[in-house]
Amino acid sequence: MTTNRKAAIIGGGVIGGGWAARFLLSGWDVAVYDPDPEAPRKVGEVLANARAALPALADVPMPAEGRLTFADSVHDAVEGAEYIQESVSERLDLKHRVYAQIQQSAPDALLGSSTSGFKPSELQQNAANPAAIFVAHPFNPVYLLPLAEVVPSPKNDPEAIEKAKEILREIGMFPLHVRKEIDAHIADRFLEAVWREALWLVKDGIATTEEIDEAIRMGFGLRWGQMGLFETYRVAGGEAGMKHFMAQFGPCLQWPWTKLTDVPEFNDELVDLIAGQSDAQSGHHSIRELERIRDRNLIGFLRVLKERNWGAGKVLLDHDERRRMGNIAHPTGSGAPMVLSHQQVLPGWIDYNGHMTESRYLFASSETCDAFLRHIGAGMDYVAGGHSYYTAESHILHAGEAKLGDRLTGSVQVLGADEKRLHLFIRIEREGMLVASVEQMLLHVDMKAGKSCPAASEVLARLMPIAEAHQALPRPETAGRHVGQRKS
Ligand SMILES: NC(=O)C1=CN([C@@H]2O[C@H](COP(=O)(O)OP(=O)(O)OC[C@H]3O[C@@H](n4cnc5c(N)ncnc54)[C@H](O)[C@@H]3O)[C@@H](O)[C@H]2O)C=CC1
Ligand SMILES: C[N+](C)(C)CC(=O)CC(=O)[O-]
Repeated sequence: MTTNRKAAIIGGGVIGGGWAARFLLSGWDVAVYDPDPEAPRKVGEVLANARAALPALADVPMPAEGRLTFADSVHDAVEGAEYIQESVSERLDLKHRVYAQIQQSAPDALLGSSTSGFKPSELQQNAANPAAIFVAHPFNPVYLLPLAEVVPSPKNDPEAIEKAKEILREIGMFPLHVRKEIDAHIADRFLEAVWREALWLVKDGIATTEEIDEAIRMGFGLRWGQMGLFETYRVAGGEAGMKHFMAQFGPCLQWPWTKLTDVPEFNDELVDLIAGQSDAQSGHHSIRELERIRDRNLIGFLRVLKERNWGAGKVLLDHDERRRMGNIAHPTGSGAPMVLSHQQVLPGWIDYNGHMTESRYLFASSETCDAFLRHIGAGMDYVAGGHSYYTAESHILHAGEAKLGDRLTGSVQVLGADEKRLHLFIRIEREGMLVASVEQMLLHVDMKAGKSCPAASEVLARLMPIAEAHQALPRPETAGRHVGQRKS
């Protein structure tokens, strides 16, 4: 039996719940410590949302979910934990007390803090082992948004910080290394400025909370999610780019467009004004409903970005690739069809008939075929050199239904191969039962010339022994079958 890796989450509120969900759905065991008796319910609700959301971003199987426990003490939570994430309320004295408890039991474990604004050197004050404590600032919902700002102080060991970043990547996050510690890191400096201006606009009666949200979500908010600020403004500079943009809009920095660092007085009147408008705007939805709406919208955005290998979508693709590599044992070409892919039927793969939609059978087969091509040395580096295999013909035979959550394996049997042609029989199976087979003829192509040509000798040197070994395998009964009605 293999044991999962363990993460401890100290503080199980909005953010701790999100961390717990991300680690659990990445296959880690998680122990949560939070003295609030409501914490298990709250974490359970965040986890339910995460289970409905995170798998929809994946195109490779999710690992089996880890085990969630609620510990009775900090000591029990952190015992044996490889990674600890503190997510208690944003109070420095509280965080210091919690670190003292954690480091009594686990002085050397990596200890990330979710703090929105404290600098790591502030968090490290009077700690038993300051070098273990760093900032890992996430964004809500932690289980969907990849960013974690990782902020060390000079007291941290760079190697330990690299290890923490690697763990964050393993759970699908994008660790942004903040090189100089600063109050509120990078993103919250920025968000705080926007927040301050928005409070002014409401307080001064210029705009309601709803009007401000429309101004964001109908316009620049959509741009930010895919290009950020500087790339967006570079494009807005027209053909002359950023220099022209700055020449045109630089002077307005001197104009009274912004109240800059002036903060409206934070009093009950302001809180009631903002909260009242926010209730009027969104009070007809519960918070959990709003979370689910937010999550579905984020999944849509993220999937589009993933299709384009852009921004946060690239993080998702890289994460899939890492998992795909981890899933594949090194197959040999001898004796049996080669198992080359493991996939899981994900929510977006289900059609109106309640089972896996037909295009996904071809997708599952094509992932298997790509794995075979990588295996024989015709992967992306080979393609970059101007040669590739193109599919000339495919025949899918549906033999069973695949349902949501099913784990599928894809295997390849080489039916024939020569210098230019590759004839494959791909089986997609669930627990050893055939769900579909796909027979394909591929042609080796010189991509520039747009013509078939012999494959490189090193590719043939890997392919031909497999093809020869597979000649000894029984030919699949349905190989060569065509689509046609049976004569009665
Ligand atoms: N809510 C947000 O949008 C974000 C918050 N953060 C940061 O995450 C941290 C947590 O914030 P939230 O989850 O929003 O707050 P929260 O109020 O939802 O959760 C804080 C939790 O800490 C628990 N707690 C209090 N004392 C504790 C102790 N001694 N030991 C263990 N648990 C204890 C509370 O019972 C509560 O469940 C803060 O540092 C905050 O700045 C970071 C990113 C976004
Ligand atoms: C409002 N906030 C400062 C707690 C926000 C964050 O820290 C990050 C986020 O998720 O917006």
